[in-house]
Amino acid sequence: MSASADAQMVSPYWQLDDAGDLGFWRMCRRLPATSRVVLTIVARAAPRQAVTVVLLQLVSGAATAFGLLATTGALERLLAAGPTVEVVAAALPMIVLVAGAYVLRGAVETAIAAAYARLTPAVRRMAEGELFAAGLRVELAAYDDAGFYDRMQRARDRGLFHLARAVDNLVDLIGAVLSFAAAVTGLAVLHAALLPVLVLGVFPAAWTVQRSARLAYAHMTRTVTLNRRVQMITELGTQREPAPEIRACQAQDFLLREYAEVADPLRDQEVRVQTSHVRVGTVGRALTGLMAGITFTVLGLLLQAGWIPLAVAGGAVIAVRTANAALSRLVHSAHQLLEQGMYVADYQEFVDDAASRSPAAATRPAPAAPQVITLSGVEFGYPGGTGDALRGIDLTVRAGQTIALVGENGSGKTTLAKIMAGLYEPTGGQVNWDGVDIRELDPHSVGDRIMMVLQDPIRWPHTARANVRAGRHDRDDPGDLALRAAAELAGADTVVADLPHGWETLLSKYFRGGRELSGGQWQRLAVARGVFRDAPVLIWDEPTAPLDAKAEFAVYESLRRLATGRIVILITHRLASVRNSDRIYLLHEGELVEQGTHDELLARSGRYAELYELQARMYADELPLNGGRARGSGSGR
Ligand SMILES: Nc1ncnc2c1ncn2[C@@H]1O[C@H](COP(=O)(O)OP(=O)(O)OP(=O)(O)O)[C@@H](O)[C@H]1O
Repeated sequence: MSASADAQMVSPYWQLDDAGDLGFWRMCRRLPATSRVVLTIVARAAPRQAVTVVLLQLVSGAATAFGLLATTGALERLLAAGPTVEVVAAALPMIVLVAGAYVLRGAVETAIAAAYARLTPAVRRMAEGELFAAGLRVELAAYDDAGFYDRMQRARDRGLFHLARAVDNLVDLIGAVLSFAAAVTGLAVLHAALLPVLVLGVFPAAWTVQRSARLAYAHMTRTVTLNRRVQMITELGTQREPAPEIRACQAQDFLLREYAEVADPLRDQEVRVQTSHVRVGTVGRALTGLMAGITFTVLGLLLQAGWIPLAVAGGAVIAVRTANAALSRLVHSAHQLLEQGMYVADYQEFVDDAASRSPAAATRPAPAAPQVITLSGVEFGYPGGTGDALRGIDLTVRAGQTIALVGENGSGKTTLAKIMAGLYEPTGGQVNWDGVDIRELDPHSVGDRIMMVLQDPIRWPHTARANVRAGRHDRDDPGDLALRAAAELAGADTVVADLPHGWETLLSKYFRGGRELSGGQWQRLAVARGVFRDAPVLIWDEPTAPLDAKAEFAVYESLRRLATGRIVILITHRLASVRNSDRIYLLHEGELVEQGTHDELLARSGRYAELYELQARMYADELPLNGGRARGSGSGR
């Protein structure tokens, strides 16, 4: 295996926290805690079905023990001396009981399967819904915490899948324990001296299953990272979004090489573990044969010594076989459960973490239309970030005003806008809405007052209508009047007019008949979505970057009309678009370094003036692309 593949095996986030070898005693110690976690989830998702399954398994265990004793009774009578007809007649009631026990067990197994058929889907549905809701309800800052994000990915990618399998194994484990207990009880009732015979008989099966399960577990912990990496690479190579860039960069061979680097060691590991399984199986079968010989010898000696009658020896053989099968199931499902338990723990850990990250519940509603937003001494640092994204921000904006946030990439504009919208809580200072600290306001009502169009809006894989209505999905809009007005303001009406099914056209190529839009067309829908939301605080973060000049002009015209009576916060790099703003704030490395009207800032000849003049020169044909030549200069032609 190459050194880099080795490094991948121990590095990234999806590595299991609790990997390692799983010996018999370690397994026994950890099993109760793991079972409890799974049982708690099952009990919440489908309590009735869970109780039914356990009760039915108890009945099945009792039927097994009863069948064993009845079989021994029937053998006793059948082996008694006397005329055949009389012997059979004497044994008949016991034979009927044996048949009854088997029929009962069969019926109970069917009932278990029926109850079980509802159990796993119910657990999966509940767990998936819970995970989804937990992810949606946490505050935005949680998504900037790598630990939280990793936990969420692990819970989603592996936790849910393994939870369903853990339920399977838990049910199987309980069934196996009861079946084993039934065989042991039956044997003890027949003759206590037979219990050591049972130990002899089940030892090889127990050893084989335990060894195999250990191998499988060690393999799983060793390859979990590689598997995850293979999955990521194959996703990259088979999805739509990366396809153009992979081809444009001719990165196919690079991806294939990356794939081989992880897939080859994975294959080698699998070959190694399968070979080990074959070895263990061979030893196990040899041991089984040996122990079967010893068991029969011991039974023969007990018979010879007159300690047990022949019928009891026959019953003992059946009991040993039953116990054998039960023990194999038990060890196998216990191991599987422990393996899956770790993934289930990932799931549970995420759900608990998410619950502690929900926004604090404040009951005071935000003002219906805030008249003034004030920031004083606002500081903010991203979790795990290297420094403060914002420092000492003081700013005031009133209803009816448009302010512009400008500055270089990474200067803090988007962060500041999100803080004003209550999406992030400042780490220092205060944000007030109409004089009230935003932390005292109900976060849901704060969100309700905001309409935000972001730089990189969601492309909802839904209809055009849903893409716009998602701005306020529960808005009553008879006759689609608001929908059409929003589309018109955003220039999205012409986009929709060209779609084959108009507003009902599905906008996702992942589905049959779906359509794709250009970047600018998607953006127009996003602007329409923002307008449809219709809220008193507008935050527009580079809404026009992918738009053509005509569409951009139209959107700014619309924005001007929308601004009346609202608070408007505009973020853009195109300084020509902010000239008419009531106030312009220039951010630099997280601080407000200049503010004023366009004319005031130009007169100051500071950073703003410098940036503005640079852009103006580009439009005046002094573009770096043509070597900075002014119009008409120096071509010599
Ligand atoms: N989610 C995040 N986690 C950590 N740091 C972040 C995160 N988002 C932004 N930052 C950092 O915070 C700083 C401000 O980022 P922000 O997105 O607010 O800048 P911006 O002025 O809007 O930039 P741009 O003009 O490129 O959109 C940057 O240094 C950036 O690297």
